[in-house]
Amino acid sequence: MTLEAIKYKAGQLQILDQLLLPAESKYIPVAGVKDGWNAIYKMQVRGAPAIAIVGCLSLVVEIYDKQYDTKDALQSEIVEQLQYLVTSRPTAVNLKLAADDVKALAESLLANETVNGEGMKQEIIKSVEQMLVKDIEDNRAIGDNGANALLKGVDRPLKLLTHCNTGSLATAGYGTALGVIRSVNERNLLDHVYCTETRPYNQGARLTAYELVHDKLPATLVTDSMVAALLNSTKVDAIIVGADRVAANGDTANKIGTYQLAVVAKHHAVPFYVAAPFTSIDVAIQDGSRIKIEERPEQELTHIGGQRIAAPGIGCWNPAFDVTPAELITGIITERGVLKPSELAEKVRQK
Ligand SMILES: CSC[C@@H](O)[C@@H](O)C(=O)COP(=O)(O)O
Repeated sequence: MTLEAIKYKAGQLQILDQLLLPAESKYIPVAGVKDGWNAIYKMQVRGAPAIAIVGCLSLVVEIYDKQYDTKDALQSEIVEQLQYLVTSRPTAVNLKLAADDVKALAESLLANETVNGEGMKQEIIKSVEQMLVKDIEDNRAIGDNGANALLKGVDRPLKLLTHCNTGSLATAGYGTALGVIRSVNERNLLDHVYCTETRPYNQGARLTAYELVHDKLPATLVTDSMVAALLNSTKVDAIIVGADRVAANGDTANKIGTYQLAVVAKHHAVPFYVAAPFTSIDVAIQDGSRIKIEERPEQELTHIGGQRIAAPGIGCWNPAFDVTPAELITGIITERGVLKPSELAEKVRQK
C-alpha cells in the first residue's frame, strides 16, 4: 500500500497530519481555505507540490457547495482566496504558479459568454482535481528520467543520499528525489540510501525515514553534519534533492542544508542532482539571490517534540531554505528530461 498524504473526493479533503508522524497516522479534514492556509503554515502538509495541491483543493472545498449570484462573484472569491493562500509559505513557487493558472482559467471562463456560473465553477473544480493526477504522472516521469541518468553506463547497484522529504508525503504520490530513488530500486539497482535527519525540523528523520521503512528500502539515517564524513568513508554514487523554487539560471532553493551538501559533494566529486517538476521552476526570477527565504518560528530550532533542547535565552536564526548555486548542480531531473541548469529557461519557453 502506498502512503497517501492527500485524500480528496468530490469536495471532501483530508490530509495526513505530518506533524504527528511517525508516531501517529491521523487524517484531518480541510474544510476550506482557512483550514488549508493553517495546515500549510503549520506544516501539517509540506513539500512544494503537496502545498500547491492542498492549497488549490482547499479552494475547491470552499466553493464546492456555495451558490454564486453571478460569475463575477465567483471570480472575486477565487482571486481573493488565492491571494490569501499564497501568503502561507513564501519560498516554494508551486502554489503561486498553480494559483496563477487557476486565476487565468477563471478569467477566460468569465469572458466566455457561452459558459454560465455553474459551468465556470465546474470547470475550475475539474482543473484543480487534475493536479493530483498530473503530479503523480510527472513524478513517475522524473523517476524514470533520473534512474536512466544515474544508471547510464553503470551495471552495479547504487548508493544514494537524499535530504529532507521529497516522497509520497511531499507530493500527490511517489515523489521527486525520492521518486528517483524508488525508480532505481524498482530496477533492482539500489544498494543503499542514506537520508539526512534534516535539522531543524527533522523531515528526513520523521518522514523520509518513515517512507523508506514503509517501502522496505535498504536505508540508513545520518545527521546533516555526518555527510562529509560519510562521503569520505563510503562511495556514495550521487546526492539527489528536491526543490522549492528553481530560478531561471538554475540556482535552486531547497530545504536548509542543501547548499552545504552540494559544496561537500563537489569536494568529493559526487554528482549532485536536483529532482523537480516544471511546477517548481520560476523563470520570472533570474537568479537565486531574488528568492524570498522563509524564516520559521524559533521553537522549531529550540524544541523537539515540545521539549526544549536549547539553552533558554539564546537567540536563533531559522531560515527554512537555502539556495544552491547552479554551478554546483550536475543536472536538474524533470518530467521532460535531465537538464543542465543553463538549459532550463529555454526548455520552459518551449512549453
Ligand atoms: C518534492 S518536495 C521538494 C521540496 O519542497 C522539499 O525538498 C523541501 O524543501 C520541503 O521543505 P518543507 O519545509 O518541509 O516544506
